[in-house]
Amino acid sequence: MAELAFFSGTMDCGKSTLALQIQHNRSARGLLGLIFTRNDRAGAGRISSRLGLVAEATEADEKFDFHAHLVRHLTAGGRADYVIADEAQFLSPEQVDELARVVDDLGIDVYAFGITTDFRTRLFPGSQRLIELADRVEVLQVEGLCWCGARATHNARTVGGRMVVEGAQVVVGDVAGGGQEAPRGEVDYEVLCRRHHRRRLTAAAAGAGQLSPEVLPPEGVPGQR
Ligand SMILES: Nc1ncnc2c1ncn2[C@@H]1O[C@H](COP(=O)(O)OP(=O)(O)O)[C@@H](O)[C@H]1O
Ligand SMILES: Cc1cn([C@H]2C[C@H](O)[C@@H](COP(=O)(O)O)O2)c(=O)[nH]c1=O
Repeated sequence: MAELAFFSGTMDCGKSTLALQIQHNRSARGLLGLIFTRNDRAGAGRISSRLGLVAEATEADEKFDFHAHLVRHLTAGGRADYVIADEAQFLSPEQVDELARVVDDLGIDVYAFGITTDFRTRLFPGSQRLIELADRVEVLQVEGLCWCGARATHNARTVGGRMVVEGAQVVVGDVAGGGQEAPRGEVDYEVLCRRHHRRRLTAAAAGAGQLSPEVLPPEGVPGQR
């Protein structure tokens, strides 16, 4: 039976890499997938992994109707064995409903990939709907790490190097190099453990350029960090 699977995690935990691996393994076995994305850092109509892999994809903007697109594709004699939707956090709840219809009405597997929460720790509407509807929600196994060594569970946004908790929900960007000074006004992201996200303590703010043995173990000394 076809399924709607949501692969989620923080930024930089390997979601796009996994999406491209799934695509590679399936196409190597003669299966044909349709790949969609929205607002990838590499530009419109692209799905890119920090490991260097890039593939073409259909840009699913806010007006895009997944179900209608698939119906048109199949009616025109096209084939679709599965669907990949990267950056799925940016989809509207209605578009996630359309993906569920692709699974249920057309019998096509849908694999969606996206971050769960934004820089304020709030669910993205698309991710919320995916969590509500998915047959399977998988948290990626390659754990990103906070500068303290604990598992990174949250995404922080920095502007000019300082962590912010107000602003537009969507600002396309990348994770910055560990602790380097950012140009004024530049938006970057950093993954943190919840404790340091709550305290707005990024690597730069903590003076921890990179993970060092002194900050391990992840639990640290209670009350100290
Ligand atoms: N130079 C590198 N060598 C090995 N692994 C890397 C390198 N750069 C990035 N990665 C891996 O790629 C992951 C990010 O993959 P990516 O698919 O771009 O993440 P996401 O889509 O979740 O933001 C990192 O967590 C890391 O494991
Ligand atoms: C936390 C957060 C992230 N974004 C943007 C930044 C990136 O363009 C993507 C996530 O991409 P990745 O492949 O998972 O690294 O989302 C945003 O717009 N708003 C946020 O709060």
